[in-house]
Amino acid sequence: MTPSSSRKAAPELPIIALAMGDPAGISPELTARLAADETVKRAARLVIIGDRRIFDEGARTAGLSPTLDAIDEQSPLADLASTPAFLDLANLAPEDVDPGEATPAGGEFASANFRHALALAHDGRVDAVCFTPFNKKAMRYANPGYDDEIRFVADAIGFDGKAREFNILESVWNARVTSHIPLKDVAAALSPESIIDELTLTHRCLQQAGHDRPRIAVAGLNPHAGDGGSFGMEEIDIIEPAIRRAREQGLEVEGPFPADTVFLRAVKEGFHAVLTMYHDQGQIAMKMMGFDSGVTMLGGLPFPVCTPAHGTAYDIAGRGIADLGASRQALLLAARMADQARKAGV
Ligand SMILES: NC(=O)C1=CN([C@@H]2O[C@H](COP(=O)(O)OP(=O)(O)OC[C@H]3O[C@@H](n4cnc5c(N)ncnc54)[C@H](O)[C@@H]3O)[C@@H](O)[C@H]2O)C=CC1
Ligand SMILES: NCC(=O)COP(=O)(O)O
Repeated sequence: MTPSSSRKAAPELPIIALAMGDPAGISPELTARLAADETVKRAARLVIIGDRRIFDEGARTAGLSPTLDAIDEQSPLADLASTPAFLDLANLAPEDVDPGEATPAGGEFASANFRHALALAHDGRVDAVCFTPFNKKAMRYANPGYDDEIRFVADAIGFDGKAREFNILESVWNARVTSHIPLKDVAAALSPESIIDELTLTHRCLQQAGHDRPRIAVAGLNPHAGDGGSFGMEEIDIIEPAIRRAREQGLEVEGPFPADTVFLRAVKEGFHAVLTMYHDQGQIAMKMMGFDSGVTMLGGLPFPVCTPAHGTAYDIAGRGIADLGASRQALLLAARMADQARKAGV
């Protein structure tokens, strides 16, 4: 099947594969809302990947009936119109969804859609990938040993470089040295090298997003950034040496600053990103500042991969009240990054 010939092709817009996420929460509703969103249509051409019946359930929940062009594996994606295209994998029946429950079937559905989207990007048929939220428990049922999306992507496309989650607001980015590990393991995972690696990757990703001279603020680990060694030595032994070495390499980096005020300083002083030492050190601040617009971007991969920073929201599944803001921002960021990559000839 080819896209409807009555609709105009939009070759200047990036093509984004949108993988449907966990079916038991708000992902079907968000996917339908994205397909109907005029701002998204002006920024990107969507290839939605999932099950059409689950999508239709999401559209019903949202009270929408977005127009879609049905496509198949052979459809030439370069010819897509601005009307979203739907690639139906027919991989989950609505009666097999348990709303509000993490299940193996839900994890398999989300994994298959994501794997498909990644393959399209890996083959150069789409410019970027987005997904509506996954549930990590369901993903783990379907993929034993699953850590997070970074590991999943690396395995799916055979990527062995350095990649990491970034949490992104219009005002500031958050990068982290450690991510999905137990809090008790954080201090042991910090080293000058691991911090310099993250600073280098953050600098590169900020440049790819259009910030020519990125400035990065670094958080300490301990209360008051250790207060001169009174509450821990990681700042003196590990973080400060890393910052010194990063500066010698030409990066604009400052800190370590106390984690409880580093975001206030970053926004006030125009830093482009804050590097935190662990997940919640940054996520609490970011979600307080902009829960309805926060994006998680998997940076360092060969193509942009973005998703809202919020999760599957099982508690409001099927109620039609899911806020689209963060998912819309995820799409718009992926489109901007794909545009930048095109301009840079990547
Ligand atoms: N993009 C993704 O794939 C993400 C997935 N997750 C996963 O989601 C699952 C659930 O995570 P939680 O920590 O419970 O956080 P959550 O973000 O799903 O829910 C936290 C609270 O925010 C509300 N909420 C979230 N998104 C909303 C929206 N768009 N509109 C209105 N209210 C919204 C929920 O109803 C809930 O009260 C976990 O398995 C987690 O790993 C978490 C973050 C990102
Ligand atoms: N699925 C993406 C995801 O869970 C990212 O969440 P976070 O670990 O950045 O909070």
